[in-house]
Amino acid sequence: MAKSAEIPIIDFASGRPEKEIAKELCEAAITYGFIYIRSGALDVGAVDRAFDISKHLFSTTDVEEKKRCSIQKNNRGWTGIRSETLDPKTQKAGDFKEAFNFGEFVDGKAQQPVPNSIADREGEISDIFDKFRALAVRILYLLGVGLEVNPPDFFSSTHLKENGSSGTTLRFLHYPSVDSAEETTDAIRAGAHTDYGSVTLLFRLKGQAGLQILTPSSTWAPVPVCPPTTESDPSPPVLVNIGDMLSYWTNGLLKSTTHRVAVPTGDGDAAASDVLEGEGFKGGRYSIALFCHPAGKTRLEPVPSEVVQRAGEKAGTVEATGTGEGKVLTADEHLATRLKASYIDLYKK
Ligand SMILES: O=C(O)CCC(=O)C(=O)O
Ligand SMILES: [Fe+2]
Repeated sequence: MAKSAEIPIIDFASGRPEKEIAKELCEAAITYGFIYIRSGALDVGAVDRAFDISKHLFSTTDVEEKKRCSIQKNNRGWTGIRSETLDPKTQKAGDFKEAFNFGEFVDGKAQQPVPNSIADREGEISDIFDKFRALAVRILYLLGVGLEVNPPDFFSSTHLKENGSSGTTLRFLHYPSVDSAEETTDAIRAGAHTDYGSVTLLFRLKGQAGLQILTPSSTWAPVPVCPPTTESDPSPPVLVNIGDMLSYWTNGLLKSTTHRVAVPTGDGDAAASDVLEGEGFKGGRYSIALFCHPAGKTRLEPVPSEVVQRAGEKAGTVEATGTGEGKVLTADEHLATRLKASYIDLYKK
C-alpha cells in the first residue's frame, strides 16, 4: 500500500492560545501545503446540510435542467462529466466528474441560475457559503499572525464580503461510480493540479477516499478522510490546502501542493489489509470545496512580512511577485488565466 501522506492535524479547540495555533498552521502550510483542522472549527450541521443538498442536486436533476445552469466564463454553474480537464498536458480525457459551482450570493440570493431541484434551498446554501467562508477568514488571519504580517489581517481582510466581490466559489462535486473498463482506462476523477486561489477548504465523507498528493519524492500518497487519532471524531476533519495565489503572494513560502483524485483500481474492498479505509471505493463519490479568493481588485503585491522577505532572500528569490517578470497581477487576472487553461471547450466558443 502507498504510504499515507503525512499531513499535520491542528486542533482548533477553543481555549488554545492563538499564537500557538498560528505557528502550527504556518509550519504545516510551509512544509506540506495541506493541513487537517479538527475540533470546533465549524458547525458540523452545515457540512451535513451541504452534502444533503449536493446529493439531492446530482441525483434528481435532469440533464436539460443542469444544462440550463451550465458553467459560464464567470466560473458559475454546472460542468458535466469530462468537460473540465485539470491536467490538460497529460490527460487523454477530461475529468470523470460533474460539479456545480456557486459564486458569491447577494442578500441570500444566488447571482446565477439555480436548478429547480434545489431552488427552495437557496438561502440555506448562502448560509453554508458564509459559514465556510468565516472559517477560511479565520485561517487566513492565523496565517497572517504566524507569518508576522503587518497588519496580521492583511490576507483575511481582503476575503471579507464587505470588501468587494471575489471569485470565491462553493463547489459541489460528484464523481460517478466507475464500473466499466471503458470508464477506468486512461481515466482520472480529477487530474493532477494545484488549486488556483488562496486557500481551499475540502469536505469529504467517511469511506470515500481517493484524494492523493504528490510528495517531494514524486510519488502519490493517499490522503485519508479520517487520519489516525480522528477516527472517532463526530465528523472528519476539514482538509485545508494552500492555493497558487497564496503561494505566489508569499513568494513561494507557503506551498501549493499538487493533488489529484484517482480512479480506483482493485476490488475496492475496504476491509482488505492493504487498502486504506475507503481507498479503492468505486461507488459514487461526493466532496465539497470552498475555493477562496481575495476581492477581485486586490493587487497581489509583496506581503509586508519580514518572515516572507527573509525566506525569499534565503531562497534567492527576493522578488515578491513570484513570476520573475515583475508584473503585479490582480486576483481577478490570476484567476482568469487559470480558468482559461482548464475549460478548453468553454473558451473555444
Ligand atoms: O474531491 C476531492 O477530494 C478533491 C477535489 C479537488 O482537488 C478540486 O476540486 O480542486
Ligand atoms: Fe484541488
